[in-house]
Amino acid sequence: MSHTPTTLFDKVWDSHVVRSIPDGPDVFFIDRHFIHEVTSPVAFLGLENRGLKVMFSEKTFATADHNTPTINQHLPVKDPLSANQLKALETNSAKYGISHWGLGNPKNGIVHVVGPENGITLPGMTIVCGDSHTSTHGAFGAIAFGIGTSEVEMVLSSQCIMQPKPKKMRITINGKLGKGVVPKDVPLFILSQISASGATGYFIEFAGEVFENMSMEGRMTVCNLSIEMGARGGMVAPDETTFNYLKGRDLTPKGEAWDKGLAYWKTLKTDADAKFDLELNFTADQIEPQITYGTNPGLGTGITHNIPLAADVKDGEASYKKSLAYMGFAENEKIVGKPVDYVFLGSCTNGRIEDFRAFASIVKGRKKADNVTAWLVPGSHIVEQQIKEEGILDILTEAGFQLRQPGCSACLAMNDDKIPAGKYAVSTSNRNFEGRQGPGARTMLASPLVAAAAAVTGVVTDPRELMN
Ligand SMILES: CC(C)[C@H](C(=O)O)[C@@H](O)C(=O)O
Ligand code: SF4
Repeated sequence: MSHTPTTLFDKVWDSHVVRSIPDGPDVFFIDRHFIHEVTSPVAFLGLENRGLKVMFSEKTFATADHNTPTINQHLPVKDPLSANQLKALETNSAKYGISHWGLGNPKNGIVHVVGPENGITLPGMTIVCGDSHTSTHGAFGAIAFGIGTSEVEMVLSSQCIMQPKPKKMRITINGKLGKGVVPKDVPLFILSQISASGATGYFIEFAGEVFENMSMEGRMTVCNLSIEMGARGGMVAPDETTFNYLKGRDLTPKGEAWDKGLAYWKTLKTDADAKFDLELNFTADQIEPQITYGTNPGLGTGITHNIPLAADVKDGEASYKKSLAYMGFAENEKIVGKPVDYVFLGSCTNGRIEDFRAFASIVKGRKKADNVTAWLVPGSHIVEQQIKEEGILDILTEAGFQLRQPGCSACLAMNDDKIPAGKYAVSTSNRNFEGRQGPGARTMLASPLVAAAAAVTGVVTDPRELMN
């Protein structure tokens, strides 16, 4: 029998279909379910109202991240709404026997940071969470995507959801990234080329030398931002880099189970000649350090460029003008040299150890600019620990920076870390929407290197100028 070439995505998807409904969605089995305090309380309430149980409590993992403060985490949470949400997560987890990493737990941190770093996320799995950036876990060759609260309830009670199969897109980038160009610049570049809706309806596979040569942290940054392209998610085929990252982590399989897993994971790649609904190709030398100037992640450009004219962007003229007005920017202005008030290093996009290493590589031997307030927020306690052990904290302290405690922090205005109205933030997070970092706050998304360059100069600066 001849074998039809299939994609990585099809292999993982097809092996999880419990039942196909003709002309309808697939009933789809979920291997791992993450929950946090924002989108789970109502789902648990739904279970309660219907008298349902949690089907496989060992497949769901809870962590507190969005509403958590990033200083004085040992004190009671002041904001009553946040305190309630956090309490509900704790109570519901205890009631249904779900693993819960709450505030103060050494494994606590942002859901998309702690899942992979503890070995919960594995290749070939289906992974969901009531959170759009669940796409991050695709870095391991998993199908991972965000779901709504009613689906959270469905997964809790049946370990399945109903999903129509998305179309498949492959984005291939060959070549070698240039000086000062880091993983974050790659998805920001793709976004600037295809716009924030360019991958709507698709699931993306990222392929080619740039992704093959990337660390797991880098691949997570890329897959994290796939959702900002409009995609359902993004994935990278697992390889030696993936296996080396996973080996020996707390919850990864051990002994014979590891060998068995590994043998399976090695089959998870797209066959030669497999067909995608859409293929896009770029080369690494097209990508320079990126920065956004507008109010969606597709409105970005190489840092040495000027802000484009309305005629040169895919967004309609009216929405583009509104976006620039919110930012206090004008067409054709230079971006380099724009004043910066806040710098945020953190989030599930760039709150991992490599991001802190990159930031420290620029600030080492320099001083924080006086006009800049910097919030440096590790994605988890494990990252925080690494920052200390590797001597990065000393470099940061020497340069006048402080380290905060893990959480989503200024990525979104759901906790105390809000950027004041009208202020400019260079942020390593993933969304620059109006009000995202606080009412009236103005966000420029960029890499940890660009954030560091802004933090020490007080203005938007090309990090390559500060590198040897
Ligand atoms: C609060 C949560 C539902 C939300 C998401 O879905 O992504 C948040 O994490 C975000 O980044 O906007
Ligand atoms: S860090 Fe930001 S993007 Fe990530 S889960 Fe938290 S709020 Fe969402």
